[in-house]
Amino acid sequence: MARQILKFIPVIALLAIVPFLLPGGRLGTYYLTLTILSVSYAIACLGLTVVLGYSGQVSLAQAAFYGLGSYTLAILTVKHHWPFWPSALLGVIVPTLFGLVLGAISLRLTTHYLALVTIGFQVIISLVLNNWATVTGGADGISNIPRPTIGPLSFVDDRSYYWLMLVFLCLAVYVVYRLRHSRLGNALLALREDEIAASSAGINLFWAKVLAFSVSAALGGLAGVLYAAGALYISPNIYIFDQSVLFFSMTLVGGQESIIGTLLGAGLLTFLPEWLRFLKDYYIAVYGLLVIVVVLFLPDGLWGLVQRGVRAILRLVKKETPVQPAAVVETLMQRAEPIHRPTPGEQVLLEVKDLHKHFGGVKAVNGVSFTVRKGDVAVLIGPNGSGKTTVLNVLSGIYEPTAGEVWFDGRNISGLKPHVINRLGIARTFQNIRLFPELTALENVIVGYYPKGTVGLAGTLLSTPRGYLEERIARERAEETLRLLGFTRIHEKAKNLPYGQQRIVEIARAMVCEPQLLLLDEPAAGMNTEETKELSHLVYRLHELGFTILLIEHDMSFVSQVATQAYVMDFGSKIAEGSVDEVLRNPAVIKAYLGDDAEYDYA
Ligand SMILES: Nc1ncnc2c1ncn2[C@@H]1O[C@H](COP(=O)(O)OP(=O)(O)OP(=O)(O)O)[C@@H](O)[C@H]1O
Repeated sequence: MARQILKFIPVIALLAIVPFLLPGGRLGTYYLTLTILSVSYAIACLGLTVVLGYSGQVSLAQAAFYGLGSYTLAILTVKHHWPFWPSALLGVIVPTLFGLVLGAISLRLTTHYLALVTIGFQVIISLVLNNWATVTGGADGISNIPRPTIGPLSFVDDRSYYWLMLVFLCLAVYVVYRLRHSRLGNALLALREDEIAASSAGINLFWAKVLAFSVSAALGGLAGVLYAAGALYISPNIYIFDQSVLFFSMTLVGGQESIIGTLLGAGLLTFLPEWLRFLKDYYIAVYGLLVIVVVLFLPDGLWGLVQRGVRAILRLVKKETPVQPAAVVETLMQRAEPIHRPTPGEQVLLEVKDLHKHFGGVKAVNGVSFTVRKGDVAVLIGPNGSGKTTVLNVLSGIYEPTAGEVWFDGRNISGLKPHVINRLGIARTFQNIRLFPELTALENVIVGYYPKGTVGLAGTLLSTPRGYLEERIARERAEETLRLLGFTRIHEKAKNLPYGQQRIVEIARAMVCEPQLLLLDEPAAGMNTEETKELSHLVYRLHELGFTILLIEHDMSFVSQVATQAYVMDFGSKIAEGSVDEVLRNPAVIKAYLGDDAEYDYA
């Protein structure tokens, strides 16, 4: 970690010597004022890195948090004569509280709906700042905002105030960096990539969104506090929607997911208008065009472009040979030792009682009951549309049952949220693989270990030894699990993996927490014969390792190799149960699959 942080030192060192590089006289003073402005912008944009870059939530209200920070400081220090530091602290707390509320609201909203709500919030704050004149000073704003001192240290002149701001910039960088490299950061990325998969992996979406919005708002508030004391005067026309769009653009242009990119974007878009002034009336158009070009053609921003360029040059210099396929490791499936599959006991782990799930008039599941015993590999089979996936979605909490109950390990889990069900010991994979595509295979599996962690935001930011220990254990467990499955491309992004390998990563993500029950939805779908054979060996070995499994599968040779118990569904109802051999010879099942008078050949 310390080594990772070292990479920010050149940037900070460069920023620290800026006052010495500026010309003297009024021009120098002007540029120093702009630099102070750009540092406050950078801190506000780091907040957007968290909410937009990490958690993928669109927020167009950063200027509102910026304003809440500025006005809290200004009102308390100027109108109520509070000392600077307690006022500044409240200047961070007040926007954080608003961020908590906005995060809570965002649970039910995504994309443009969420963007609209944040715009609404921004507009309300602008109106309040303008119209609540008795408190905010209205359009006249508030002047004579003090700058701080700490004992004998005074930060009243521009230069020393700039250095003080740099200290806070370092703090903001640390907070965002630490968050990104913690289990909470992984949870935010998972949320960004796929909310359903994230909650099924044990992540509480509500808290993840609240966390993202409140950290973002806190940084916005801090930036506003620093801006107000830097500018000495504030008025409502600074904290308008346009400013939120500017923060948004800065973050996107630099690289929304990168700290250095965000700093770059904030700096560049603060100074660019100045550098383009020679274009006179056209400068705004050119400025806007540049922003549009970067946003359209550089999805990972300017910093992403720089990184790609550096990597290309390094490859040329080193004359790197193409990456060799990873060494073949012994896989679970290839081990030669004899297999002893456990015989299922009598203990019922899962009991589904008269389950119904209706979508309007569609009775997708219509009174299904079955049990899975500890040590079973139970399989749900049935023709397309017979309701199998719906059953799994109810079991894992994605759907609430219309009627009926689901009991797991002696507890009624009907209607519980996916992350709660995951934490109780049920993990799953999806019919259409739902990995987090922009995360590496290893990171995907680390997300699966999230429920085992205990360290929250405070522990993460304070860098407690427990936090580091948990992060190390999660990584080791994820590596071990992937190794166990014979998977070697652990640092490859999930989206770049072949289909069969993605399936293995998804299974690893589900099993890393050692759930009591593993739900696999058509694990062999889309796999070729060889991959399907390997997969059936894998399920076989998972069973040997003690996992209880409930799977849906169409491939009957697969099913007959692995299953200890089978349930057959048709038109939302259970039509048969027993061993695979028994159910496949059942006339009702044959009829369901092939119609009357047909004989089903499952070999
Ligand atoms: N969210 C939904 N809204 C409306 N109808 C749904 C929904 N999900 C499933 N259904 C309907 O419920 C029925 C059962 O679907 P389900 O996906 O559970 O079947 P399945 O047995 O898993 O099929 P397959 O083997 O093709 O995956 C289908 O008619 C389907 O169209």
